[in-house]
Amino acid sequence: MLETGAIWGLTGTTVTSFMFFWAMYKQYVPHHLRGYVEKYFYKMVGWISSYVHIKFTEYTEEGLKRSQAYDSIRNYLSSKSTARAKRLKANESKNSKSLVLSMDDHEEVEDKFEGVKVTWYSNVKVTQTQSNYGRSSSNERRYFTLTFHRQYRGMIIETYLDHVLREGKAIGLKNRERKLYTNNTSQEWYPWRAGKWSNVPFHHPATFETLAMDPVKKEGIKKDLIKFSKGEDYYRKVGKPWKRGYLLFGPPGTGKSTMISAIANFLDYDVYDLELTTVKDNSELKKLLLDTTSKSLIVIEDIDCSLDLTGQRKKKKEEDEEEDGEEKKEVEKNSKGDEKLSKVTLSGLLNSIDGLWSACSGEKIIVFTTNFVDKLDPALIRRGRMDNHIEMSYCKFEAFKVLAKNYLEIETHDLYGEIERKLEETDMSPADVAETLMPKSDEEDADICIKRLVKTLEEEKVKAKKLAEEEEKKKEEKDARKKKKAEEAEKKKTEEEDKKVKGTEENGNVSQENGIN
Ligand SMILES: Nc1ncnc2c1ncn2[C@@H]1O[C@H](COP(=O)(O)OP(=O)(O)OP(=O)(O)O)[C@@H](O)[C@H]1O
Ligand SMILES: [Mg+2]
Repeated sequence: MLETGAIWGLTGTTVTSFMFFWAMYKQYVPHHLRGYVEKYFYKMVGWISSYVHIKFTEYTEEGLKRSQAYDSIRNYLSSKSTARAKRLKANESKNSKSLVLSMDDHEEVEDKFEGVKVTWYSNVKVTQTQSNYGRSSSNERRYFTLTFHRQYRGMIIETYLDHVLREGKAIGLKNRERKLYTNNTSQEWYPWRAGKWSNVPFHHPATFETLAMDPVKKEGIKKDLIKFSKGEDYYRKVGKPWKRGYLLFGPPGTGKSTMISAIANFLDYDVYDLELTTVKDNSELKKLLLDTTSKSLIVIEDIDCSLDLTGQRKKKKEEDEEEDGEEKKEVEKNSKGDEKLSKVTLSGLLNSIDGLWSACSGEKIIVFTTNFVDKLDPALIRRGRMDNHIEMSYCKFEAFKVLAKNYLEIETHDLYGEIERKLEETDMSPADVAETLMPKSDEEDADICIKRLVKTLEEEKVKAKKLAEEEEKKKEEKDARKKKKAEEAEKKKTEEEDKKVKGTEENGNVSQENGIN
């Protein structure tokens, strides 16, 4: 079938003649000869027309893979055609969060770029295929044709197409349904199996508005993220890969995982949750990281637990705890357990991050979380790898106000003053505060929940005091044990020295006596 775009640019009189020939062509030229006729027709149009046509097919040359350029063009044209085209097509795409509107088949839409007019046509080619059982089936192949005057050839090919593909990709990213990826074990990597990552739609409701933390710190993080996401040109200018590392540390239940979801929602990113313990070795880790897409958060939670990344620090710790036989045994037991699961090493992880930083383009944020920041090797968290260190702390008054607003929809209460004082005296995680504030039945109102929090804070204070006393007692006992051990060692040393002195004296006396005799 002749494409509509091919005849664009012919004058009015030729169109009338063309209609006549077209009717004749359809009536008299047999199907099997049309291929030849069309071939020479296109050649002829090429000689007389001053227009250039470029074809973009839906599937790549190999025929199996969807063309990314086609999808980007479709996205780009959807933004133009919803306003201008008369016939649209609504597609429900697996990867898109809403309906995608695009130009219907055989529609055309005009676009203007730097004062130059171009026209896009959407075409479909139907081919009949005969199956082995004699049944015929039709196969539809879609493509876009871009038509423009040949005097703009250079500008269109060099600048306009780049603009269309970039814009279309950005629209696609904005409309896509975001995913939460988890890594598969290497046995599942083969093409006919699951691939390196499995995914589910990402719908976590956490946002920066619902995140309870110091508002000044929160604003700082938001500004940092905005600056990063808009910084493509800046990063290119300073010669740095467009990546950023975040280290989130703090006690359990202070909102580290919640913060990750809030960041992903804020920036509209996918999340790659990397479970290091299922990664067999360093090379597998590198492959996994390189197989992540742009606009994504790569998360390694509880990095201190995932691997034995403490390196030399462990040796030092062992020296310190030499007298604490039980603890040492425990450390050894844990590290042996990890070795069995994964052979990823600290240097392997560092190399993978640096490889990721340098090898692939596009904006990416890598996030580590840990409960014990001083357990981590400084090389892992140095600036340049982990650029932003964020401490998630116990719930203070400002954070409490956010939780009270979220959970109870109140902004003030008579007991706020008392709660502020108590939160300063007690370490309670936002997770615990949130759980205490949450109404447990329809009868429970804000007043009941706030009073429950005051009571819980009092109980926590008593508990913390008792715990501190016990710790103090344990420390005193440990110090006394250490002191006793040191005294015994000193005593033993003195005794040995005395013995030595005595021995030399006796030897001296004997030799003196021998000398006299
Ligand atoms: N800062 C916070 N703001 C709002 N909600 C929070 C905050 N911290 C904790 N929560 C609530 O507590 C729950 C547990 O928090 P989260 O999983 O984020 O803690 P975490 O710091 O990742 O803990 P862990 O170290 O144990 O992984 C969350 O589902 C959330 O409802
Ligand atoms: Mg967590």
